[in-house]
Amino acid sequence: MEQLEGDNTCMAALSLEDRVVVAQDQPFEMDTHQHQHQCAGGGGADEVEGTTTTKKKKQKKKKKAAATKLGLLSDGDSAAGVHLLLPSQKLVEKNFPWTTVIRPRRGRCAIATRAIKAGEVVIAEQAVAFVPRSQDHTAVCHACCKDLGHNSFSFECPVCKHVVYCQECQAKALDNHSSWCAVSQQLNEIAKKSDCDEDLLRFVLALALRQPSRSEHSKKASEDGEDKSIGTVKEGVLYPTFQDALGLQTHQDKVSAAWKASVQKGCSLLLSTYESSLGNAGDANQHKETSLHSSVEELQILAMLVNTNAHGMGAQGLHNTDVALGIFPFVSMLNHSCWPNCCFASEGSVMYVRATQDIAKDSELCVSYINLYEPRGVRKQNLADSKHFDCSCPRCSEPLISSIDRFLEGCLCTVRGCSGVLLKSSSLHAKNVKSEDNSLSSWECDLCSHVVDPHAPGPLFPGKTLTLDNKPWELVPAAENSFAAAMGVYRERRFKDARVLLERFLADFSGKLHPLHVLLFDALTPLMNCCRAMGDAAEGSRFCHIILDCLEKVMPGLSLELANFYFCLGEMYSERAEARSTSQVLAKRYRKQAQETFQRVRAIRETCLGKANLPPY
Ligand SMILES: C[S@@+](CC[C@H](N)C(=O)[O-])C[C@H]1O[C@@H](n2cnc3c(N)ncnc32)[C@H](O)[C@@H]1O
Repeated sequence: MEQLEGDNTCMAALSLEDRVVVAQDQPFEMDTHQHQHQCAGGGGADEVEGTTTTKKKKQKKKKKAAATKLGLLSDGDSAAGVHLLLPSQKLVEKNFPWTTVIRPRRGRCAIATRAIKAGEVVIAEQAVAFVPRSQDHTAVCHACCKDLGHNSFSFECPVCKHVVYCQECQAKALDNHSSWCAVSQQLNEIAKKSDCDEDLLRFVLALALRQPSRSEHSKKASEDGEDKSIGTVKEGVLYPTFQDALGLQTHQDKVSAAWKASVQKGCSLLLSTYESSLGNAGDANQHKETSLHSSVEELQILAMLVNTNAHGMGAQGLHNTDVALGIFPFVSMLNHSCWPNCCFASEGSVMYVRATQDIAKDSELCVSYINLYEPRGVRKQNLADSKHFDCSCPRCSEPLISSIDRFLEGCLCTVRGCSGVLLKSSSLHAKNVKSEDNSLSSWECDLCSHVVDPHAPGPLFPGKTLTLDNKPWELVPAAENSFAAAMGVYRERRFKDARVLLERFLADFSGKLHPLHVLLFDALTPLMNCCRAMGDAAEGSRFCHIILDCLEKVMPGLSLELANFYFCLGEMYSERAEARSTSQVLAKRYRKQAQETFQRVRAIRETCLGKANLPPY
């Protein structure tokens, strides 16, 4: 596999203006290296371009050929230089155990520079900017993102009635807020007029306010010789810069024209409202200090950057609540894998990424962007729709016929003595699995290769009467309908009735779908919850064991989801120990099992969240 490893050039001084010009003028054919800048201490872009010799040209040509080979120039993003390293890259390498290399199809990848132990922090990064989601705008402080629990003090701006601050942040934050309070009041209206997401516009404003002024930007080094585009590390946390954020992918060639048009209108209204609110303030000096320093096009770039890279934030207890969205340039260097080896956990406005398993030197660090207990086609579709890429992780790259993924969508083969699974031939042989294939495709067994073709003349299974069992194209929709009906009742919180329907669903389809099939798996959690609601901890723990078994087979590795199911199991062992009908001997056994299970929960949470963040038990 070809790599551009160890390329230590970085995008030290790429400005938002640069990105707009580059993206508009030469969207696909530009040499990515034309916009490479040297790291701190090296020359700037002018120096590199101005002294180009034949040798340099040759080198450039070679690099371009390599980049083309890697597929980098086919993406409009690469034209804006985003396949290069971010300004604070060297700082990250100094303080965290990974570096960035470029790999085919996946762009920049985070690669371990030494062996990493499970539970180690691989990056702790302060958000360049974040916004609480509108529907949860009172949940966290808008300045530090700390949880505003029921009992803690919170101050809501009486004018815009949107921003809320904690006691510590209130004074300083309100001072800054005064420059954009007027526009904050009108954001909802702007969003409606432009048919644009209000939170996206709020985020664009928050990011634009972080942009250094043009004069600050052109002043590459401060008086003491420090490069302002490079961040800092304090107490183990990286504070990245606005320029770091500018190096993120935008996928601007992949978003729809309609989305672009509404974002353009939204950004244009945002800018004019902001500028006129400053004008109304009537203070020229204030205007100078608080101007957005951005054109509509530049704001659009920020919107695309947010759209591709914003991370959910906000943790209450042990749950990632996603009450806010943040931009973390170096966390964003970690690619997605359907078998991740790292996980996120935010604390206030800092995002921590920890290794969930021991990681060998030179391995890629990956996180998951989506729900992983889904068939391959669904996962790929989710990533294509929400993140605009075709997943090339090891789990998605393994041929379906030998992958555990086949069980998540497979029906049991009905040929006598065969223990294989029937899969749509289109999925089994397709290079690129699509989640929606409504055509009446034939189905094929992974073991005995028996083909069941709905269009074939004659009996499908010679000597057998046709039932749902041997007509998988009818079996799966029947299972989906039955599951949906049960879930309708469950959502009404009619747990007794829902339990009957869910148990019937399992009885009807367990022997027909593979035990790891996603429909069967999806029925188990509501069924466990019904049992618990009815005080039946024995059956509840039976279903919980099956859930844990499925999770551990399909997604080896630790996760908070796994810990949460172990926690439910521990609770159910405790409930059984305390039940009046339980004998002394059994109670003792259940107590021991509960203790062991909670120890397991603690170990997983310690790995994913860090020792300091464990809840009291
Ligand atoms: C948050 S960025 C990760 C860093 C990115 N590779 C870069 O060069 O900026 C997410 C983007 O990385 C690429 N990517 C991440 N995971 C991938 C995967 N499993 N397969 C293919 N591309 C992936 C996609 O282009 C995606 O939009």
